[in-house]
Amino acid sequence: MTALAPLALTIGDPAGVGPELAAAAWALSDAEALLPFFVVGSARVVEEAARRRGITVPVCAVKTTDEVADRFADALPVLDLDDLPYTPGQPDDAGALLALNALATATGLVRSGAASALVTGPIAKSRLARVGFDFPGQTEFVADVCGITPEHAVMMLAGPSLRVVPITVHVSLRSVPDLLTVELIRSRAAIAAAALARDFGIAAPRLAVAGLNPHAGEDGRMGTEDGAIVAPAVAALREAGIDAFGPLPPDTMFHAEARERYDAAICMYHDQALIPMKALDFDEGVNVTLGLPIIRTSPDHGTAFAIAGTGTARVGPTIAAIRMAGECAKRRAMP
Ligand SMILES: NC(=O)C1=CN([C@@H]2O[C@H](COP(=O)(O)OP(=O)(O)OC[C@H]3O[C@@H](n4cnc5c(N)ncnc54)[C@H](O)[C@@H]3O)[C@@H](O)[C@H]2O)C=CC1
Ligand SMILES: NCC(=O)COP(=O)(O)O
Repeated sequence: MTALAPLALTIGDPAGVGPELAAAAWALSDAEALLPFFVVGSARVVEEAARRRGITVPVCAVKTTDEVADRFADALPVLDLDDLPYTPGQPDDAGALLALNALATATGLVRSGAASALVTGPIAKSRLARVGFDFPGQTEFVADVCGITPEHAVMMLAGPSLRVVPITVHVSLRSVPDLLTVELIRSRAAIAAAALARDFGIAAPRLAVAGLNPHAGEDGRMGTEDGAIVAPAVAALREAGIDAFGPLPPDTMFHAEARERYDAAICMYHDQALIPMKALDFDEGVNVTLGLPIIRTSPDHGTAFAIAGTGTARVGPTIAAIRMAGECAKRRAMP
């Protein structure tokens, strides 16, 4: 197998925890056996963030990704897009523009093959919106750049204990029942099944499909969506040869014994999926976008502005996101 191109890690919002966690991940890259990666963002911000965190991380500016493999052992390579000052916890428009530029640049590098996978640092959606970002999140932005419709870019949160796929994502809870359709559930679950096989090596993934309502509707007494929408979607998945089952009562499908029975839980809305996952695996959780021509992962947490620059942000999710991106890239590179 030829050597993989390095992984591209975006800085995220430079006032958040992204820069220090990129530096901390590099400091642990030997111990964690991470594939070589480079940061897309600002060398000055990463350098100052490392210093503030109290870790020794030499930073080297690179112009092309060809330089990364040779430099990575001795320094953290950074594709330097802007020379901003480091202002942890104080986001501003210049930082949001850098986050956006880094995301666009890194996505382009992965699409061109100059990097083998995209690992995005955390951004604040509201801050990016102020500088013209017109997407619900990074998921939809990357999908758009790749020419994939938002319906076909599927969010999965994955940790050591649980994988979850929210069918509806960054929408109001009030709008969820109206957005759920048999086709949306079927197609997103089918994309998840295909990606679990292709990128995660699970040949016949088992999908546990959550109901929307308490007790999965209790035969229509607590809502009709489970019988009218979720059950037919599960039937359609089974007809297509996918090992899906449900709708399951959501409150009893996440305990330890229940989790043994499936490889991913298909959930009807954001918090039904992300609350159990973050309760179990917050410190190792990865957000991965399924259904894209490229690999994209991210730590499961946000910008955490309140703790940026304090040295208390835990690096586990960033390491897990880099590791997962590398493993998926290796799997895709296999003949
Ligand atoms: N992947 C991404 O880009 C994501 C971005 N966000 C964005 O982040 C911003 C803040 O969102 P919040 O809901 O406050 O979520 P958050 O994840 O930034 O913070 C939630 C809580 O977890 C703590 N925390 C987060 N990461 C941590 C770490 N590595 N180590 C230790 N503690 C950590 C924070 O201090 C806070 O108490 C929002 O603007 C949101 O849009 C949120 C989730 C994912
Ligand atoms: N709650 C997950 C999240 O906010 C991540 O969104 P994205 O920026 O990865 O689309």
